[in-house]
Amino acid sequence: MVAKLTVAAREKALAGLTDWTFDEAKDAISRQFSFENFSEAFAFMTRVALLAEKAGHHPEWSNVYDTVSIILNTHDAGGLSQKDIEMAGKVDALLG
Ligand SMILES: C[C@H](O)[C@H](O)[C@H]1CNC2=NC(N)=NC(=O)C2=N1
Repeated sequence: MVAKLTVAAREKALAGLTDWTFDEAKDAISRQFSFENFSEAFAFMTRVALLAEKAGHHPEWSNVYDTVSIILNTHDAGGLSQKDIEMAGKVDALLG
């Protein structure tokens, strides 16, 4: 099982994920993505879904028309883990 990040490890990891916001209460990171329209937003969600299945690590997310909100944390660890950091990096990379 993957472990929750220590505060030091979390701060180091978040320094490399400048577009993501850390929520202390949820022990999670989040980011909102805006697209041209629903079709672009849903195409992005499809790509994230494929990443999530491959990694066995799934986002909490929502979509309203052209906007996708993603929250990442690790249920098995009860907080933020390296898996979330890796997933955030992969999601960012989708946007090139
Ligand atoms: C067995 C399976 O891989 C686990 O239940 C995975 C599935 N997806 C998951 N996703 C997230 N976000 N956290 C988890 O702890 C988690 N666990």
